[in-house]
Amino acid sequence: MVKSYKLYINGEWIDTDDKLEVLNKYTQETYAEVAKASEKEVNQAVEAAQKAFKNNQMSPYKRYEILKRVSELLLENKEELAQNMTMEAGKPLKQTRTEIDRASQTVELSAEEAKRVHGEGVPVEAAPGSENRMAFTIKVPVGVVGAISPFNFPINLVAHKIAPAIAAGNAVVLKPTSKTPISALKLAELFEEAGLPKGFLNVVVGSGSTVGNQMMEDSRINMYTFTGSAKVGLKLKQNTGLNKLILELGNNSPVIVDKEADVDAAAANIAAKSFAFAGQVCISVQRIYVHEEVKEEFQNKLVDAIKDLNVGDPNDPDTDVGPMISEEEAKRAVSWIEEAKDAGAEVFYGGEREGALLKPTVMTNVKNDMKVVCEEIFAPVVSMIPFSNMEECINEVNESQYGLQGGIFTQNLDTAFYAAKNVEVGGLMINDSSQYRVDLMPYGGVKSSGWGKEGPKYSIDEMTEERLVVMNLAQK
Ligand SMILES: NC(=O)c1ccc[n+]([C@@H]2O[C@H](COP(=O)([O-])OP(=O)(O)OC[C@H]3O[C@@H](n4cnc5c(N)ncnc54)[C@H](O)[C@@H]3O)[C@@H](O)[C@H]2O)c1
Ligand SMILES: O=C[C@H](O)CS(=O)(=O)O
Repeated sequence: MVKSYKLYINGEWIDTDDKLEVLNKYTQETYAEVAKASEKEVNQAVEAAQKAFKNNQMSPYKRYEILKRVSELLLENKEELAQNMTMEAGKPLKQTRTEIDRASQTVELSAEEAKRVHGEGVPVEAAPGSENRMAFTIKVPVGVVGAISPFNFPINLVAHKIAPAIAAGNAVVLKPTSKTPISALKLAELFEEAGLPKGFLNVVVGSGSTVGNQMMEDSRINMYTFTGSAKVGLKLKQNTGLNKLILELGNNSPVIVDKEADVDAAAANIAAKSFAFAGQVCISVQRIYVHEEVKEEFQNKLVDAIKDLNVGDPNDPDTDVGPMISEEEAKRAVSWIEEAKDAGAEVFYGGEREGALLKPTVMTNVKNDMKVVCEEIFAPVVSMIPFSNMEECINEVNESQYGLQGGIFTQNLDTAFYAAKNVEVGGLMINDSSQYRVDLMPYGGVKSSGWGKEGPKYSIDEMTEERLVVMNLAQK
């Protein structure tokens, strides 16, 4: 039976005539429909957020209590939420269960941080002529936060926007992606159940070109937080004027396997971290730089490890690699592979596609200007690039327009530190691949991977303004 979902505006569930069909990404059958927001509903959502923020400021402890309860509710509803996400995203059940655990952590961390939003003392009295003054800063919420989220982590990346915004005292208008909107609506249900006052969270579903554009143009939104592709991120940057903006964008993550690496560990790790959710993770390994001296050993061990991955039905709890978000996207990835092959690259392993399911694929003989290397493939495809000199290798790594996270496998401390200083990324993992994230850490990229950090503590910094208070005291 096709389930129906409504928009969440000002604490009410709102239906509209226009519906969005949500497909089960594995069977390609419609399994749900969602009310689509028109200009009217987006307007109501922003108005509700603005009113909630102005008229009903919640104490930090109240925010803590609500968020703590949401983190518990996520775990209480884990199985249902995970199964829904597996249907709407095609993400393997093993990974959607983990995502719910992580979302619960994200919200719990935000709850804790709600009690620690504070400024600092500023020693203005140390300036000549200011001896009679004292100063400190306070952190004030920005107001209305406009949040726009992608398809690949339908709950946790939404939690990374809503929970810190609420923790900081803001109100939110969220536009989840049309590909996976139900997880976001289910999360809104949990906020309602936990007692969030009306208007503090509003969820409007619709396309980027309608709802997204309208949000970008609404001057009542004080700050935007966007996660998605660099292409759309750039649009936001160009259209949101002088408003605050956090951009969490794409990557073509590099991992270096040095001649002094533990090759077994590197191969096992990289096999696991390149193909999770069919490579549709913004920090999935895409470019593997392997030292010539260990290249053959690594390549063979990598392929052995890939053969152990279970590919297929995402509902099977043993599946590691399921379908991509759509057949169209899988075809697009294959066209990039074919284009690289035409220019001399080889498929060392994989390459076969069946519908939206693309087998884990390893490319060799690639060149830096091939799309499989220089653009974000966002598919279960990695490219192997040999090197013999670490400095040259890192220069090549840095040729990328992106810089979210990277990794290096080496037992040599000097090499590890050299990489830490020189690889142009927001986060470098040593003896791990690029795909490492726990939700408390600062997370965000450089270059075309965006700006601003997520992770509750860091998002709260971004979602508050620092206000200076100076007291002019009587001379004694
Ligand atoms: N850095 C990170 O933290 C991070 C995390 C997850 C995903 N990503 C990136 O996201 C991308 C994949 O996700 P996607 O395909 O959902 O991204 P996308 O950019 O296509 O869509 C993201 C969101 O933007 C909306 N949107 C589209 N056009 C818009 C417009 N004109 N105005 C306003 N909003 C608009 C979409 O509806 C969706 O909600 C990849 O590039 C991936 O690397 C980055
Ligand atoms: O897709 C990018 C996400 O940020 C992945 S994760 O949250 O880092 O696992």
